[in-house]
Amino acid sequence: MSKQHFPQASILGYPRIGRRRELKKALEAHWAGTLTEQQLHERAFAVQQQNLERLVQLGLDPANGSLPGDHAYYDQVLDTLVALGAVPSRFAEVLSAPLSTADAFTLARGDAQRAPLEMTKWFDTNYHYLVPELGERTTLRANPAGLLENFTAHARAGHTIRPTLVGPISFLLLAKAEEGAARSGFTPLHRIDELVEVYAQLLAELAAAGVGWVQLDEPALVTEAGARHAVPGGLAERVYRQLSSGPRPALLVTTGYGTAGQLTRPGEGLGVLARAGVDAVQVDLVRGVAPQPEFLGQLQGTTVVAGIVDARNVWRNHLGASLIALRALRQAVTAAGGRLAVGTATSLLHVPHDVALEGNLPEGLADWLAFADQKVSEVLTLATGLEHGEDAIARELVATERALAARAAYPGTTVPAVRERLAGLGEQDLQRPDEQQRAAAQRAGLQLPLLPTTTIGSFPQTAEVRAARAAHAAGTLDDQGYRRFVEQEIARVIALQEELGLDVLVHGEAERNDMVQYFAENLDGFAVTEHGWVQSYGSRATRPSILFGDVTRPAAFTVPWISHAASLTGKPVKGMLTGPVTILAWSFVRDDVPLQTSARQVALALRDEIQDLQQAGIRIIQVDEPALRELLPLRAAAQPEYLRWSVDAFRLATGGAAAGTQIHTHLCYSEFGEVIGAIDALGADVTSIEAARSAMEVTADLKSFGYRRGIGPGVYDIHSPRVPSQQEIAELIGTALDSVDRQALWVNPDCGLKTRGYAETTASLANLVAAARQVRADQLAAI
Ligand SMILES: Nc1nc2c(c(=O)[nH]1)N[C@@H](CNc1ccc(C(=O)N[C@@H](CCC(=O)N[C@@H](CCC(=O)N[C@@H](CCC(=O)O)C(=O)O)C(=O)O)C(=O)O)cc1)CN2
Ligand code: MET
Ligand SMILES: [Zn+2]
Repeated sequence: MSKQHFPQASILGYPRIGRRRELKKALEAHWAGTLTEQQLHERAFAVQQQNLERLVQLGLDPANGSLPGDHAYYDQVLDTLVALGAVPSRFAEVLSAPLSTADAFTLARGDAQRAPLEMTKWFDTNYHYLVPELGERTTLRANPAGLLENFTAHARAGHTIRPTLVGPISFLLLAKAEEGAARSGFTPLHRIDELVEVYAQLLAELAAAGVGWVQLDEPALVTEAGARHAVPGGLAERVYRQLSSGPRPALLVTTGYGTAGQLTRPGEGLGVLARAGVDAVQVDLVRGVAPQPEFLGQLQGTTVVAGIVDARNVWRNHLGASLIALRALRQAVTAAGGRLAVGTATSLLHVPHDVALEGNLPEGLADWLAFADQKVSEVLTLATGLEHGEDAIARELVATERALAARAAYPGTTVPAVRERLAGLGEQDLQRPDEQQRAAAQRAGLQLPLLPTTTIGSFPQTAEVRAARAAHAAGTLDDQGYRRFVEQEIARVIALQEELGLDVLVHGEAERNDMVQYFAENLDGFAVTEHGWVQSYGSRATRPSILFGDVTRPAAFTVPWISHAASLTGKPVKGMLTGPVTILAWSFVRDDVPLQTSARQVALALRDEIQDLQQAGIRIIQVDEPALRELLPLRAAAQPEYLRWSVDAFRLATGGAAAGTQIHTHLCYSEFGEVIGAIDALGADVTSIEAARSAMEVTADLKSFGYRRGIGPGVYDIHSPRVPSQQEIAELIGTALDSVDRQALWVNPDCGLKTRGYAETTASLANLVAAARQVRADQLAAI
């Protein structure tokens, strides 16, 4: 069959949340019971339609499959699970295929008896997907209804979308074996043949309904042989040969998030997918490299979509350089018998909608930036330039050069004093007093009981807290009024913790909109946005800050709040900082200096804040690094270098702390087994770590590593409103004690409580304290 021509310009996906977070608001209203399912569908459709209209207005072709069709309400992996009817066994009692919208929300959010599907990072991004669970007998049944309805409804409105699914190989590699199944040697990939049949059936039904193009995302094809998500050799060709052979729409297979390792072997190359019959293959030229001619193989009429516009960062594309790269690639692709088209490196899901919505960016900055809408224009401009030559885009080329020159010349870009301070640093700045001295000083100074209880930092961010901050931002609540409000909130949280009987208290973080944005607002070199929301998971989003210059700290900023909290209690209150790696991981970072340079600059600002906290009498300081694992490069060869500088940044931030100051850190949202060496190297006196959902597996890993310092494996999952019983928590503490010395064990939840309500928070913490006391008494009796 002769191959379909993919459009000259397209994007792989577009933000789903809406320019004003309309989808978030609709989802949360629906879950709260104030919006019916029908109303939710109407609002979601309106958001999609607004987005599609915008894309057409920007210049994308409304026909021919150039409009993206990733319309997930919650998560695209969840939507793929629904289309495949892959109902996890532990939900089979209450749910069966075909899964409805309500069923999908049950999987995403859990119910009274069942924890939700696990949530984990999507490659090396701050987006979280829901992890499918498969066993030998998990049902697999094609359920094209949702895809078809959505396609037809948009077609009626004049938009031919390209329905999008996670591809079969990535789906299985991102899934996990259901409980018990892994022990018998089962891995999800065992189900590949059955799964491909289900995809084939989905494709046949979509083709029958008139769908012209389908996009299958296969980011797992970027992983190298031997990596955790490695693709067995030959699999891609076998799977795609089978999918191409039946009745089907034209197929676009995408491979964003790295270099398509499987596809760049000599003799195989992109030719593997071309040979299999796929019509278009997208490659990521931002994280990956352009395939060399000898790796292309025989393209046999396949379109190669060059993912040249970065969809993970917000800097304006260097159009001139891109055009040169595209021309070279076109030559190679044409020589190999293919065609070249222009696209984004990944979905634009990872960037905000539109720079034009921002009114308060620092002078000049807007001109250096490109959010989703600007990136769509860049793709179109490059496609025009490629087809009609430089003259056709002369104006855009000049404007780009001018913006880049202005950025380089901007005074905040390079601050000499910062560069000098960095140059003067040595190994001694990373070194804390020896561990025995620290332990002795802290034991004497803090007087903590066995199995000390604490929380991770944030308490529920109630509607009142957010409304007060919104009023402050709008100018209807003045500085003093806002400060008084936050101080009252802190007083309430301190009183609550005293009442609950926690041992180490927190101030609750009421003054923080977000644990990264708040730091960016208080440090020079970062800009923050008003509307730059990016989906993180489900209905939750963040406004990643934009690091554009060298980092300095104009003044101490956490000290007044922590001091206020400390003044209200005799118990220790933790100072609470976000670590350098996490601040960078959850921001858009510079592309003009190495990340590790920025990390050291942020570390120095935090180091100064730690000095000021100590001076104010704070004895415990927590430096959160939940994103430490997230930035770990996908490529194994690049990992040691990353771990070295990220650990050093933490040590630089904390290296000035006195022996008697107890440094805590907190890690979550990832499996940490593979980076325990790095966690140890951070040298924190106490580490709290997410563990409840994985049944304390991490404590066994820590034991085999020989980890000795303080450790607080989370004893309950804060992502669901479920209240854990005292019994259940006591058992988890018992499990932890099998691997951890009782002198080293802390008792705390998995993560901060900001997304929870007060009712379940209070009940859960009461059980946590009671469980810790119960086990503490047993342990003391046994001595
Ligand atoms: N940056 C970052 N990344 C992270 C995490 C994190 O905490 N921060 N945690 C992990 C999981 N990801 C998460 C991401 C977001 C949220 C979250 O709760 N986000 C909130 C927004 C938090 C925020 O920025 N709040 C602002 C703005 C609040 C707001 O919506 N205001 C209203 C008006 C206020 C009102 O009257 O309600 C508006 O602007 O429309 C504030 O409190 O000031 C949400 O989506 O709802 C939680 C976890 C991993 N990555
Ligand atoms: C995502 S890690 C969160 C840590 C932060 N201190 C909090 O409690 O919210
Ligand atoms: Zn956390």
